[in-house]
Amino acid sequence: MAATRTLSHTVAVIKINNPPVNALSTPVCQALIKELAEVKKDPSVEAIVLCGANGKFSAGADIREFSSAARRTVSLEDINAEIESTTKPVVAAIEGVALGGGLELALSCHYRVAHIKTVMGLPEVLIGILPAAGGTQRLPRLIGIPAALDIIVRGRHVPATEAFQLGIVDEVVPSSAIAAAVQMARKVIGKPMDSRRLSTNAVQYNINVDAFLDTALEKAKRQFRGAQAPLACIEAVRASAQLPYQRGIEKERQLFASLWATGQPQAQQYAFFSERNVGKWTLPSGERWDNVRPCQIRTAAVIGLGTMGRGIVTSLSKSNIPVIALEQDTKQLDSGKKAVNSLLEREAEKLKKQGNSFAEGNGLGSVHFTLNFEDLKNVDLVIEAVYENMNLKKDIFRKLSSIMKPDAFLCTNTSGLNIDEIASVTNRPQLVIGTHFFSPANIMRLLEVVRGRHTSPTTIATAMSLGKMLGKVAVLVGNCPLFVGNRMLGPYLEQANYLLEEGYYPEEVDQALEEFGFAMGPFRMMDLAGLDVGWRSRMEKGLAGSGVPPGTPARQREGNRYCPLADMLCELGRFGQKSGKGWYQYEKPGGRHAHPDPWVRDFLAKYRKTYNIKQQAVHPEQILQRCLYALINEGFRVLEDGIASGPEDIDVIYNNGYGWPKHRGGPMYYASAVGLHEVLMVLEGYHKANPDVPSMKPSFLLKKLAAVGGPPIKEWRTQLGKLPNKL
Ligand SMILES: CC/C=C\C/C=C/C(=O)SCCNC(=O)CCNC(=O)[C@H](O)C(C)(C)COP(=O)(O)OP(=O)(O)OC[C@H]1O[C@@H](n2cnc3c(N)ncnc32)[C@H](O)[C@@H]1OP(=O)(O)O
Repeated sequence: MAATRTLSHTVAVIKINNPPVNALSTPVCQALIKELAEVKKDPSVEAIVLCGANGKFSAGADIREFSSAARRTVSLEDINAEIESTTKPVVAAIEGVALGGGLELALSCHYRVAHIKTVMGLPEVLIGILPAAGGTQRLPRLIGIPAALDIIVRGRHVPATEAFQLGIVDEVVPSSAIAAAVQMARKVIGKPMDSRRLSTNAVQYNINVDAFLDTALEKAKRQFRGAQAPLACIEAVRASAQLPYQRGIEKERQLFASLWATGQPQAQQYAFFSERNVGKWTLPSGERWDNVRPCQIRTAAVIGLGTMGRGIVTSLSKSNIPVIALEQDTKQLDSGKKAVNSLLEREAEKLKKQGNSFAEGNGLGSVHFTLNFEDLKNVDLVIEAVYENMNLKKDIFRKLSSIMKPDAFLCTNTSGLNIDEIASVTNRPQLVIGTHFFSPANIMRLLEVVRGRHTSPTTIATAMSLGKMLGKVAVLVGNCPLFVGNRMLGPYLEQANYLLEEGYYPEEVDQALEEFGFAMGPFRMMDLAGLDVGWRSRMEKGLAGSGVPPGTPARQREGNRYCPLADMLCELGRFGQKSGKGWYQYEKPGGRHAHPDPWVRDFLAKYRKTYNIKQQAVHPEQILQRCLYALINEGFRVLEDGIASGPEDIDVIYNNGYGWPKHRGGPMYYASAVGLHEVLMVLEGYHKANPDVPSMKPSFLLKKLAAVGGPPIKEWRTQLGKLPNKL
């Protein structure tokens, strides 16, 4: 039953029942219409309570229905209008979540009671649409333009206590919201209801609405880089102030239709479901997310309190897991401790704002700082986060292996070293796994979970479940140099460097990719990460520095094209932000504002002259094609090698760890949207002209899929048949 009805005295309780999140699917909407019609005419009913089964009000419209062939026959706003115009008072009893259409439904009720642990919001913008069931018109009428705009444009979850302060709900209760709503319903029977019908109220404001919204629009254009939904949300809110309610609703519908035509909602909804699907990992042996139990992690330890370690400690503590943080000397321990404490203070502030009380067990896990490995012996799981050096990591894992209790999990935060080699020095390779966090680790959502050859299914289940506990999107990948994300970054950065050789400047390449929607272009990103990191690794591989065989041409390695520009900057001490100079110049070492550097222009001009490189006229479109198709081609190779279990996994990694614009779905989705044939043609053309750039040689899988007409991404798995699987 999509909705059920019971009677409490003269109050009818209508309960939405559509597990797991009570999405407002077509059958639910039909059931609601039927129940409403019946209670309206039932003389024994004086008031109505609307609630959701299993402690959840509703997570909104059924997102799957947006792109399904079966078109919706029932409009959510029509149901809302029906509820609002009812002469019997309707009280929403909000528990768990009231999101999107769920909150819009509640806003059409005359009163709202929420359980204290509820979160509510209008997150439609995050899936590329706008709250088009009256949300953009009712919420500003209830709480004013600035507060409504903030909630609608950011799509943020509003905790019940804040919702009460804002006036979204009338009462917050610590026990059953349904019981409290029934009580409230009985109290309001017979009271005047006009002012409770939000659509009949005018939006109240004492600001210059147009100027306020124009500023918001300009800010959103900069902040959301090409995403259309936030802009549509602002225009819909503008309509709430300028137009009568019904015309506002028409505007909402028009904006929804134009957004749909951009293709962005489809990309963002693909990203939404992909994020959920990556949690459903499967191993070739048949073990899966739903048949292997994770072990409970009650305590954890982190080794190394550099940038990554600090973020990981904070992330664990934020999830209420007690942590032991270890450093090698007092100086590093003290500076790590200071940094962690300041991050934790900020987290505690945030928790306080959300109204979470520490006494209720919602606080931060304790952090104990130590120099002594012995202190780690009883923890359930340790994450090593020292710098990228195989010998150092092996020393640590040897030590851990001898000290820690036999069933403790040993995780490494390496960003690309061989998990098997690290595991080989331990007495428990089955409990060793890669947990690759992204910086800043307390904020970035991605966690690459890297399976080694001997890693057991229980270890995988535990690392994946830890990711979820930390509020991250954990993606299981196979063990290969650099894993998935960083491996794909290689050819992308290589092309960015070649573009500089050929005539572009760092700021031009960055601008093209930032306008595409990336949070940061490749050169700003390299400056932020530190150019010395890659330089050290290239020196270790004999590609830079004294290890390069004598007589090797400067722009060639092992017979292939090589760009030495980044090495040359490092030789001059230009390491990026940390040294105040890199591809850009900064206000001071550690400064954050990148300014184009005339020195770099001069340096590039001399370099091109030295190597007699003719400056080519390249268009921004070509910057995109060269960098993005290189990245995508490597993505296909990752699939070919069985390092990721599907294109969705790659897209989730890029959306959540590398600043890929979600409104473009992810690199593999983008390839399928552009057309695989088009990607293939560009790669083939480039590779023919540049056979010394092997990364641009079209991958076998790309060719195979293009040959069958470039099917939509959801059909790739079937088309590709059985691929190797290194998970
Ligand atoms: C024409 C009218 C136009 C506009 C009006 C209204 C529009 C909308 O309402 S759009 C939907 C707005 N709502 C959301 O965006 C909420 C999306 N959901 C979530 O944020 C989360 O799922 C949650 C906070 C509600 C729960 O989180 P969690 O407990 O972590 O569970 P999961 O995310 O794993 O979700 C469980 C399960 O439910 C599926 N699901 C969640 N929300 C929806 C939904 N709105 N429609 C359809 N399905 C939904 C999710 O995919 C998971 O499914 P599987 O277990 O099969 O993977």
